[in-house]
Amino acid sequence: MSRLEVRGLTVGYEGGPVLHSVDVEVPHGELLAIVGPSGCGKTTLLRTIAGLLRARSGEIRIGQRMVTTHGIHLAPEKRRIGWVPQDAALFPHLTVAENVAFGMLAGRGSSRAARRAARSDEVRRLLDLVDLGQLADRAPGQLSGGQAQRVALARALAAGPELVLLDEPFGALDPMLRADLRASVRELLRTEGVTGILVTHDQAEALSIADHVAVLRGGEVLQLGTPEEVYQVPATPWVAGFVGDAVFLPGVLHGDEVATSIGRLRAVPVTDAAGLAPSDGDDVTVLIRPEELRVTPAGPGAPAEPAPGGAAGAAASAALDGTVTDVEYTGHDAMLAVSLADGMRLRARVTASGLVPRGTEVRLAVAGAVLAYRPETA
Ligand SMILES: Nc1ncnc2c1ncn2[C@@H]1O[C@H](COP(=O)(O)OP(=O)(O)OP(=O)(O)O)[C@@H](O)[C@H]1O
Repeated sequence: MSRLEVRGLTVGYEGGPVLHSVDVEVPHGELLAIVGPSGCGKTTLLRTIAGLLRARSGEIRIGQRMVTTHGIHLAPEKRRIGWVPQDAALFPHLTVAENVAFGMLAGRGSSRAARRAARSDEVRRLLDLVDLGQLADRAPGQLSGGQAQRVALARALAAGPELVLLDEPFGALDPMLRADLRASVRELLRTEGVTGILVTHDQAEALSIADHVAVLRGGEVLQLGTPEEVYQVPATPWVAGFVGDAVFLPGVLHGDEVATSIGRLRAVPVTDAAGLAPSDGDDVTVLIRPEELRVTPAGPGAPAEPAPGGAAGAAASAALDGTVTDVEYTGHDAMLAVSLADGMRLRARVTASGLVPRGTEVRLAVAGAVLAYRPETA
């Protein structure tokens, strides 16, 4: 079983630590996506797990083997890790099959050994797995970007790794190819029973293919959870805004409601990393996802009461009357910018059937409970 466990990992370059006591776990056969702003330490974490960088402190365990701990630093080639870089990085003088065979030799081979191994059943099996059986004898220069990435994946799997690290492997591909390849990567890792870590700049990609998502900022893990947990109950307002569109409002908590400028909303207080939750009478930051704002045309036909569980009372409804000032249409849905009477602008997501033109008078309602954070929770 190749579960990955990273405990208290601190890593730095000459300028000081870049990762601060990072804890990460990936159960056997699962895929963890790591997201975070540029420079937060995603690649540093991958490189340290791969053994390319030495940790200042902390532990890394892959399956039963401790590969990094105080006084122990297992060499990269002994870690049984496959690496898929952003640019495939295939050997140009070897064919597709020979590149995969080179991976099978786990860094111990020569070009000649790779040429021999290229005819093996295992190389054929791997190429069929990535749908490239027909291109075994092609040179890397004759492949598309997506095909080259598939070869890189087959090469990474060829050595029978316990763990595959994917560093922005779809970054250079167009959106169609990207969606296609990420689905096959997910399926392949599952078929082969390999544990994986994917670094991506695409939050939607992370949420859609990973079993768990780790959100990194400034070298610290702010949240590690399932995609649903990270999106629906973000650990902090910053995480909420990083993984998706978010509307934030100031408010004051009163029992299970929060008083805001758009009325009283049903609220769930969020406990922060220090174990502190807002309590009665506290100022809070309220999070509403744009799809939780229901939009109906205003006027005589408009519903008198907002959606069940949302803003309560007629005063609240009036406060949620506004005008659509902008429409971002994306095909399957659209984001409406709605300016309220008090000048506040809220963003509401509607399905294509709920699309209204700019200038429409609308009434908003909040569906369900909102999350309430202590304002200090960044
Ligand atoms: N070889 C190095 N020497 C010194 N500092 C480095 C080195 N490599 C990276 N850094 C610094 O460490 C920090 C983390 O870099 P890292 O590449 O891990 O971030 P990242 O999250 O992968 O960024 P990106 O999303 O832009 O690829 C950055 O501040 C970077 O400048």
